[in-house]
Amino acid sequence: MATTPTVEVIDLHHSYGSKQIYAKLDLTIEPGTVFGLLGKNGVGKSTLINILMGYLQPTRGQCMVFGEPSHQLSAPTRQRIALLYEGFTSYDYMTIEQIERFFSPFYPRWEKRLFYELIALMDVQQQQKLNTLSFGQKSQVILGLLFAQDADLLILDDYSMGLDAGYRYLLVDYLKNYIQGTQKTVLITSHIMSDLEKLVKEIAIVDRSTDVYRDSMSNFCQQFRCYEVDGEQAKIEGIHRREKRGEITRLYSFLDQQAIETKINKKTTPVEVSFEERFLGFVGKY
Ligand SMILES: Nc1ncnc2c1ncn2[C@@H]1O[C@H](COP(=O)(O)OP(=O)(O)OP(=O)(O)O)[C@@H](O)[C@H]1O
Repeated sequence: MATTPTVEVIDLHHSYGSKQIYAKLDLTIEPGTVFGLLGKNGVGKSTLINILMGYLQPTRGQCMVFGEPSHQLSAPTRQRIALLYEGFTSYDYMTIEQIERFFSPFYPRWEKRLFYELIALMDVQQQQKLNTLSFGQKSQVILGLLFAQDADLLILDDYSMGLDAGYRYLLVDYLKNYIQGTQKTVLITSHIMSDLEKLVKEIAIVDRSTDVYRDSMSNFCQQFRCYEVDGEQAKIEGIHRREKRGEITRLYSFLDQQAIETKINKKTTPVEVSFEERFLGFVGKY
């Protein structure tokens, strides 16, 4: 029997006035997937999350979450979704213990243990008020509240904002463990590409056009390649982006080496690049 996708977006269009963000977007996120929604600032990642949560009605098209239209989610379905907002910082006046007690009655599957597991990884006291915690520690408490919900869909919108490398690593490891062997789905946005590379299986890259690139992380990394050539290189179909670096030019393309050399009639040198460079090669730096 076919399983219901966790998220299904069909022919989605969205505009703010004359500014079009999405056109004809189709997207499916299957249960158990860690899905990275990637794109530079202001391309529309939060817009899509707001549509999925039912906070925003799309201009056209359908968005289904656990098989229900996102703008009419039933209460039991809503309880299956845990959302981390960009920069969530309410309830600062409560202590760590108080905020756990405050949140727990709202969630039928609340797992106090998961909250305190994450707290135990930090050097803080349970009687400390949130407004006495460092920024990273407070973010960790908020993530603890999210994990304790034991939701089936976790939406983490820029979870890494303000976290130092140590806390980010801790979180990535914790998240991997948390979902291992479950059918939990994670939809994540972040500007820290190295974190995403370790976590994410499927990606959608939103750029300033209304086209959205979708594939597995491994296909993108294998198929979207970087080559260097001497001197300048004119714009040619099949070269996604050119980047002049002194005497050489970096070319980013989905073509393999032989195809690109035939096209430009020059020798190239393949270059191993990080996921971040590849991503920037796709969306551009500015
Ligand atoms: N209510 C609104 N009215 C008009 N324009 C809006 C509205 N909300 C968002 N926008 C614009 O739509 C675009 C997409 O915004 P969105 O917040 O979805 O981007 P984002 O990809 O999440 O960005 P970031 O990475 O900076 O969080 C931006 O240019 C933003 O200014």
